[in-house]
This record gives sequence, C-alpha cells and structure tokens, in this order.
Amino acid sequence: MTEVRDLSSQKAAAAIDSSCQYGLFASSKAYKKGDAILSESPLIILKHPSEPDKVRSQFDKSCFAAKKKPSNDKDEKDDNIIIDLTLPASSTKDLTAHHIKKIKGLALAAASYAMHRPNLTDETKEKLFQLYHPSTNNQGDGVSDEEKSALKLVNQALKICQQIAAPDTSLNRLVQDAKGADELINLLLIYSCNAFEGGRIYHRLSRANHSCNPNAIVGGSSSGDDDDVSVLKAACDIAEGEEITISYLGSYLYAGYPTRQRVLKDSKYFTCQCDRCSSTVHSDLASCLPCPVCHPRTGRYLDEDVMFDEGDEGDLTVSYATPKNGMIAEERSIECKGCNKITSFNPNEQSMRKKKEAACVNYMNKAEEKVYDRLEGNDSVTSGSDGDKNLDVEKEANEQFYEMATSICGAKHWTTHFMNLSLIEESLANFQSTFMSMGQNAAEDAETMEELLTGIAEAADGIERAWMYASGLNLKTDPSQWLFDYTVGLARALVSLGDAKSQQYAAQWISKVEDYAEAFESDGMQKVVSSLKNAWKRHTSSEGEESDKKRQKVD
Ligand SMILES: C[S@@+](CC[C@H](N)C(=O)[O-])C[C@H]1O[C@@H](n2cnc3c(N)ncnc32)[C@H](O)[C@@H]1O
Repeated sequence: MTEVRDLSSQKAAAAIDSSCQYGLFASSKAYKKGDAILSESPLIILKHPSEPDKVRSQFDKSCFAAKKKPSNDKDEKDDNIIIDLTLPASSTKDLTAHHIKKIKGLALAAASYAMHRPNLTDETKEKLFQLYHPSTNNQGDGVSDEEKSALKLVNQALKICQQIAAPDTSLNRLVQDAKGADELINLLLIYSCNAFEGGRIYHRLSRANHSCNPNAIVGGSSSGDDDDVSVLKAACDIAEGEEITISYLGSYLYAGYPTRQRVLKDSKYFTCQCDRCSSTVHSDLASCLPCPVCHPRTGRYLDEDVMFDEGDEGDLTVSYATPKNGMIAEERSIECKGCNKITSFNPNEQSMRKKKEAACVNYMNKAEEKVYDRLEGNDSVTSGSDGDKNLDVEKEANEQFYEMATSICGAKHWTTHFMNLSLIEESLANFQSTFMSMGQNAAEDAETMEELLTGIAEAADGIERAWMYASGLNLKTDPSQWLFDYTVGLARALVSLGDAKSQQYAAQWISKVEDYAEAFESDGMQKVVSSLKNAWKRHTSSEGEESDKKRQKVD
C-alpha cells in the first residue's frame, strides 16, 4: 500500500505509473511538529451545490434541468439538494435509506463533474484519472468485498443518472455515451476513494494513506484567505524516509477498533491495516472497561462510582480490561491485567459466571454500535413536526445514550466520552443565547444563572475527562485536534461570565490548546485564542464589578 516518493521533486510526483496502487508520500527530509509539508489546491471540487444560489441554479440547469418545486420558502436556497433529489422509486425499492443517501451523493458528484468537465484541462484530467481507485474490469479474487460494493454502488448511481438526467444537459450527454459512462464510473470510484471534505480531490494530498495513528494533519491555509488551499502539516516530529499518513476518520480517530473499521469500510471501502489496527500485541485503549471478572458488576451494569469516576484515584480500585486489537466486535476477547483473566463473548457458555462475563462483552459491543448509530443519526429516534419538541427529543435521547454508555462501558470507554461531548456541545451552544436573554426578572435570573453555572461546571468536568482519555491513547496527534472546539467553547462561556476569576479559569483552559492553535489553526483562530487567554488581563474594574455583582446574586 505504500510507495516512497520524493516530495521535493515535482518530476517524481508527476511521473506516476497508473497501473500500480501508489502509496504515499514518504518525506525526503525530517519534519518538526507543525512544519508545513505541502500546500495544494484541489484538482477539482465536486461540490454539492447546496448554498450558493448561482452554483445551484447552474447545476440544476446543466444536469437535472430546473424543475423547481413551487415554494414560498425564502430559505429555500439553503435546502440541501441531496434531500431534494428524487430518485425513481423503481430503482430504489430494494435499497436501504443509507444506500439511497450514498447514491444521491454519487449522482450529485457525477452531475458536478459533468458541469466542470468542459473547463478541465487535459493535464488536470490526466492527474485526476491517475488517482487510485478499484479496478472496473477485474472484480475477481484480488478485489476486496468493500471495493466490490463501491463498484456496485457506483454502477447503481450511473443507471440512476441515466434515468434522471434531463435531456440536453451536460450530465445527460455524458451518461448516454458509452465512453462517457465509462469515464464517469472511473471518476465516481476516484471520488469515493480520494475525495476530502466538500468533494475536494487533490493530485498529491489524495495519495496520503490513512493511519489510525497518523503523523500528519490536513488543514486550511493559515491566513484563511484561500478556502481551497489545503496544507499538510507534521502532527509530530517525522523522521526522514518515514511514511506520511493522515486520518480519514474525523473524530472517530478517538473511537475503538470496530467503529473505526466500520467507518472506513463504509466511507472509503477498505479494511484498515495500519499499525494501530493490525497489532495484536497492543490493546485497544479506546475501549477500556471495568473488568467483568474482577469488578463486582451487577449483571451488565456498573455501580455509580465506576460509571463516573476514573478509578485511579482515592479508595476506588478498579481493574480495567482492554480488548485486543485487530478483531471484529463479536470476536474480541478482553484481557484484564488485574486478574489476568481473558473474557470473550460466547453465547454457548454454560456456567453462570461465564454467562455473566459474556453478557458484559456482548453488551459493550452492542453499546458501541448503538452509540455510533446515534452519533450518525442512523438510529430510530424519531422527530415530531414541532421544532422545539424535536430538540427536546434529541436531547433526551442523547442523555439516555450517555447513561447507557457510562453504565455499560464506564468512564474510560470512547462511547462515554463521545456521548458526553455531544451533550456538552449542546449546552455550550445554548449558553450564549440564555445568558443574553437574562436581565428581565431578578428571581428568574438567579435561577437561570445557577443553571448556567452548573452547566459550565459539568462541561468543564466532561472536557477535562475527555482530555485525560485522549492523552491516554498515546496517539501521535495532539488531542487538541479533537477537543479544540469544545475547549474554546468552554473558554468563551467562562469569559462571558465576566468576572475575573472565571476569565482567569478560561485562560487556564486556553493554555491547553495554545500550542496547537499556533501550529495548526488559521491566523483568525489564533487571534480568538489569544483574546480569550488575555481577557482577564483586560478585565477593567467597572466591567468586572458589574459582572461580579451579577454572579454574586447567585453565590
Ligand atoms: C486516497 S487513496 C490513498 C492512496 C493510495 N494508497 C494510492 O495507492 O494511491 C485510499 C486508498 O488507499 C488504500 N489505503 C489507504 N490507507 C490504508 C490503510 N490504512 N489500510 C489499507 N488500505 C489503505 C485503500 O485502498 C484506500 O481506498
């Protein structure tokens, strides 16, 4: 899967033999954490023309013809075209909702390509079609099941495009022609395996392999002036000749093995073979759970102390068990260093104790799947028609999933931290509007302020735990990559409380992400970080007194 290529040589990077599966960059020199390795603009952006009016109308006309539904909705331009796109019922009757969503995404990428195609230079096209993609003509033994499913989806998308492309549009001309259809199939496979966020495909960045312990990060340009320039930066010191890898997982980089594999199979059509996944020597630290053998659980549930405490401090001694890497969820055995026992899920276990242990492993696996489905919106939580009610239903569901994760998997398992962070995100998002709405009624304000302060304290506690969890995974990337937004959000809330003590506390939080911001965030974000850090220094006596008074009402 890897090929060592000299990044400093344009010639080497361009001289690519399209018959082999290229690996990725290996550095031709050593890099220090934060060094820029490569900056690149995309070859093409297969946009989903959701927002910008102009692109969207161009897109409608050039591909599906403008068949706008009559609407009085002034926000219609913000509708997502993926949702609007109607596929013929006959072609989707055997497909799941998930596959329909994927096929719509492919149909839109096809339409976007058809629209851009006349303006692409031969050189751009050549570079684009050199990128790795599963072969279309050899679907035999050498091809993985994931790649076969990618090809199947792409073929389904092509057939659907042939049915829905409006006459005399660029998409229709492309799909009705045999050569054009072949070109599109290859393009969609390339898109499936190589596109970054927003449908951006790069000549060189798209060749970076994935690792669940990557040594590089792709971000925007530091000035933030050019949205389309992406920069590959060293996430840690990288030795000369080392392969440069990135993560395709987003925040799921911090999830356990089965979930990471599921995301990669589903979104990028491969089984990950990185060191973190294939090593059976190391344990899956993202899935530590109190040992089902030596922890006195009641059935599948944990007692409260273990649910919410780390277990390393004070009187509470809990042995944690960790699953081995490189096993699918149902086959994972978990090992406890405390009692030296190995537990696995075996539905045929006879003894009561073994049955109980097996149930724990089984419940942990199920909890992982359920949390992933909740986070991805694939679960059965239904929303009513009333907007506020929907939010309440969502919030309640998130709270229930958080309870489930803490009580089944415990304080050191990824599911607990992910669910807690989604509750924290919601509470920080509501903070500003609630805070601003105060000032009408003193008694109500006091109550609201108390709730806000409790919310902030809970958020600080949850984010602190997530930091401990992420640091404990010992990945090469800084945990700030995952926790930056939460940490900045918390600091913002603390600063808006206005009193010097809260602002000083905000500065302590910000110091956790300061180095990361300097190395990886845009100039604009660095300014935000430094102003949050220095807010308490600017705290003038008059502003301070006022806010201190506001707080004193509840203290
Ligand atoms: C964007 S391309 C990366 C470059 C590609 N390896 C090449 O040869 O040009 C993504 C494809 O690389 C392969 N790949 C990347 N990371 C991998 C990993 N950790 N384990 C297995 N295959 C991987 C998969 O075939 C995946 O579909």
